[in-house]
Amino acid sequence: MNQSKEQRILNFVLQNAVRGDPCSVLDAIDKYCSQKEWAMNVGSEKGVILDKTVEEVSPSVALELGTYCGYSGVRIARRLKEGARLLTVEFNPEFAAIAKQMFEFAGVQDKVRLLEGPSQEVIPQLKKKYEVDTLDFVFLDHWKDRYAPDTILLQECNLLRKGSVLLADNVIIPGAPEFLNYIRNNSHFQCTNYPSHLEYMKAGDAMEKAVFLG
Ligand SMILES: C[C@H](C[C@H]1O[C@@H](n2cnc3c(N)ncnc32)[C@H](O)[C@@H]1O)NC(=O)c1cc(-c2ccc(F)cc2)cc(O)c1O
Ligand SMILES: [Mg+2]
Repeated sequence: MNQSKEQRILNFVLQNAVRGDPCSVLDAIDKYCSQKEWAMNVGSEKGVILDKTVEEVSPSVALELGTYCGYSGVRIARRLKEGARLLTVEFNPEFAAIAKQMFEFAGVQDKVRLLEGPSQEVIPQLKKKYEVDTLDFVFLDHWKDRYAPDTILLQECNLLRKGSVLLADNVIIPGAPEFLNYIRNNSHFQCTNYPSHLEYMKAGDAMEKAVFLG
């Protein structure tokens, strides 16, 4: 059976990056996906916006929705302070298996916990099953029409506290109009838009930051 694109990305990392060096893993993925096969990693340009937001928030508990191959999970984990942790949710078992190997190779597996399943089922389990009190940072990068319902679900599950920061990828391409409409017209959130470009392409994209005001 011929390999998947995601398996080819992982193989390129295993052969070209340095075990235990997260930056070399990110560089290898960006090199492969810009030169060989496009893939839906957040990429290096939007990745800098992600880095800056993680550094600004300095989260103790971070959640990522939509792990894919683990690129943004490695990107976030490499910036986490001692003792901080990232919970990342992926419902495609094949992608989850790739991401798990990516985290191990990058050496961030002790900071990252990959939860396999759909976000709408995992989010209600975070408090009891995964011992989460509240989330300091949430990166939304899963199905774009899940951004709004899952933001509502996070609130219903009391997982946000005053100052919790949401950062959403792809609010232009593929776009998340329902989410933007919801979050920008909600007085409980302070929003900021960060124009950028679609990963590995010239087309315009943007990220949206939303701070929960309690
Ligand atoms: C949705 C994907 C990312 C991953 O999310 C997992 N997922 C989904 N729904 C759930 C859930 N409910 N719970 C848990 N995991 C979940 C999935 O299996 C993928 O691995 N991301 C995208 O589709 C995506 C697409 C593009 C893109 C842009 C231009 C084009 F011409 C074509 C595609 C760019 C991006 O930057 C993306 O991020
Ligand atoms: Mg994305």
